[in-house]
Amino acid sequence: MYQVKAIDEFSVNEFAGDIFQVKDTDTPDAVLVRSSKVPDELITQHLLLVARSGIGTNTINIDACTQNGTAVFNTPGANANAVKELVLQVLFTTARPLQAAINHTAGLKGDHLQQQAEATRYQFIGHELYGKTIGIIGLGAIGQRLADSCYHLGMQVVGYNRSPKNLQFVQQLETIEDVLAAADFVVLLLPLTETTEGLMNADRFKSMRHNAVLLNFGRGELVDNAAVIDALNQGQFQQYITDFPTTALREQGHVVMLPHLGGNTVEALSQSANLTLQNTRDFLETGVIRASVNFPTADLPFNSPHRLTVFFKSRSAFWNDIATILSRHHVPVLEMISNMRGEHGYMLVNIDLLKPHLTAEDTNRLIQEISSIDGAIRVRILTNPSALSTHLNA
Ligand SMILES: NC(=O)C1=CN([C@@H]2O[C@H](COP(=O)(O)OP(=O)(O)OC[C@H]3O[C@@H](n4cnc5c(N)ncnc54)[C@H](O)[C@@H]3O)[C@@H](O)[C@H]2O)C=CC1
Ligand SMILES: O=C(O)CCC(=O)C(=O)O
Repeated sequence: MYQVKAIDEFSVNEFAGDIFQVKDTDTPDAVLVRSSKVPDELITQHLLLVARSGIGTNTINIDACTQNGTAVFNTPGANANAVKELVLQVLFTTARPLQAAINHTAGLKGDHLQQQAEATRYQFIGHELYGKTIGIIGLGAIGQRLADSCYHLGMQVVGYNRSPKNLQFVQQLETIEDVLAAADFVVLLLPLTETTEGLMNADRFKSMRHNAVLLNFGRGELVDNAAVIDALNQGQFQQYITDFPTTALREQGHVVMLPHLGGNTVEALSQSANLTLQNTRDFLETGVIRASVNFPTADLPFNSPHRLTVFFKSRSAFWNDIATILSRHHVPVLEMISNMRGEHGYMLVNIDLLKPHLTAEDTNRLIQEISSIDGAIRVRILTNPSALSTHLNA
């Protein structure tokens, strides 16, 4: 039974049972995480997978996981609609001073509220989004959905993505500076990586329009906070709205902070958690990889009594070495799939350990021999309970 450690709140117990149990251990087989940092100390030889409920994986040491043969999963697209809707809500709220108007109306005293309201409503004249330009930096799952919605609101939509995308409603510009120069609203929807850290810096703020609003729903570290404060003080742009609060930004004029609300809806949380648990269960039970950030995709029906899974650093004749060992142990290979991602590969090999009557000790020896092949990083042998019982009953 696998040991799963849940960092952050998860309703994992309903999924636990035959395959894994949830346990607070320092040597888990799997870690489930929302936005917290995954401590490097958990990346031990036991750790088969880290499953992130959400898309950003900047709190996980992916390189260490890859070197350790630990698969890392996230949940692409599961919260994209939630973030899109929040960005739209913030855009509308920015255009029309709704909260101030609500507070004002609630504070009106005496009779004739209608007349008082009519007489004071000039204080709350807003703007329309229609005809304004939105600049979206990062045209992934969220950026594309946001672009579609803004286009249908009658906004001009410009954008920038590292690799240009084939999108109907966005005019993709050559550089980030081009987007900044064109947009009334700039929305950051990028992952935090070595390349994107501090992407919005003093130089880039100079390209922004004086009336522009910068919305950061990607990650706090995309923006240089000291530079943002300077730029706002100098009137280089109008307002900074961020989903990632920091002490440096607290009580700064023209800064609005939200408590990381982007994916915080019942629907997004449930979709993300379900996908996280599905990824976990599938990988532990069958070794398949459908969407990982460091392992190649590998899917194969598990219709054999056993399955060998190998994560490896690619080199020529790697499979030959495995085939030689399997053959030496008289283990039949029924089917296999192997895929590459960068310099790493992952293979699923359907085998039958019943034919050569391998004992548990023999099987351990087999795993050890394959693990000692040059390039092998993580070797597992999985047992298929249903195929096994069919086989035994045959
Ligand atoms: N505020 C919140 O609660 C949430 C925040 N996020 C953040 O938003 C980010 C984007 O989320 P999704 O759209 O779902 O992810 P995604 O992976 O679908 O899209 C990211 C896009 O950014 C592009 N990109 C990456 N590096 C780039 C660079 N250096 N320059 C330009 N483009 C670059 C990619 O090509 C991709 O199109 C996440 O990585 C996460 O950090 C995501 C969900 C919720
Ligand atoms: O709300 C969450 O925990 C996840 C949101 C997020 O930042 C992400 O998906 O990257």
